[in-house]
Amino acid sequence: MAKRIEVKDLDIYYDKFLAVQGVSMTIQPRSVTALIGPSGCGKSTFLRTLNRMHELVPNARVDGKIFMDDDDLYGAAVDPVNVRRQIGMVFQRPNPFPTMSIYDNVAAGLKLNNKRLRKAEMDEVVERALSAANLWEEVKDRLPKPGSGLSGGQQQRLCIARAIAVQPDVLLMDEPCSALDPISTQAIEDLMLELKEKYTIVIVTHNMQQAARVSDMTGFFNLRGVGQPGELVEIDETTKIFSTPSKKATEDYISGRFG
Ligand SMILES: Nc1ncnc2c1ncn2[C@@H]1O[C@H](COP(=O)(O)OP(=O)(O)OP(=O)(O)O)[C@@H](O)[C@H]1O
Repeated sequence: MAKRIEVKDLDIYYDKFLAVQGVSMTIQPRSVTALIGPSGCGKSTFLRTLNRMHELVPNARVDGKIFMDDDDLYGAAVDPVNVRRQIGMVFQRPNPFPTMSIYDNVAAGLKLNNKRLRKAEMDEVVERALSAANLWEEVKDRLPKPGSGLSGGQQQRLCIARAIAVQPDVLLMDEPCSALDPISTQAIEDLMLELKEKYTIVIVTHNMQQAARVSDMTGFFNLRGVGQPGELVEIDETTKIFSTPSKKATEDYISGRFG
């Protein structure tokens, strides 16, 4: 659990379009790394390369290397489906399976991974995942009800429970709070701080206060220029990025001068 990710010289393409160029970074285990930057600079695209979801877009590909601990995630023998099991993802809009019950939503990941568990074992996994997602108390009396009947914030915690039920090593979150009200946002932020005890967490956020509140490290992405690819300008401790960043572009962005 909680593995380190090492990205080396990563170029990311959509067909012939070079969307992001030359990213190298180390993402530490048991920490939250926030990725910030203006719209279109490639934060989400980069995030999706970390669990090989990027290549689900036809003709999308990467050049470069990504290691999880010592495993080359893009190695020839690696099954991308297995990578996606080890590196879970939570999206901007909560996306529980709408007709499935709350219970089955959490169990779904395990079933998709062909884990055959006895009912009592499955009950235990579901309870553990919902508890870890701070949702158990709110839903324990209505587990057979549809997941779509929950509030937006509860649905997002349900999606987090679904992601962690399979015990991933890394959790990717792409703007997980942007569709949520402030109270639900706070619940998710509190949850991130708890989950980082066990997981490596990478979050894309437009909200700089959120990055400052929840993350240990912050990476600032920017477009190299109009019509140019996105790039990682710098990554450092969050306190440093928001007080004394090394690069002027970062300072301009965090002080609201652009973006
Ligand atoms: N499926 C796709 N096919 C082709 N180009 C894409 C695709 N998805 C994104 N892009 C392009 O890749 C670049 C980076 O987009 P991406 O969504 O990763 O940026 P972002 O920083 O996450 O933006 P935002 O903050 O607005 O979500 C953009 O030029 C975008 O148009």
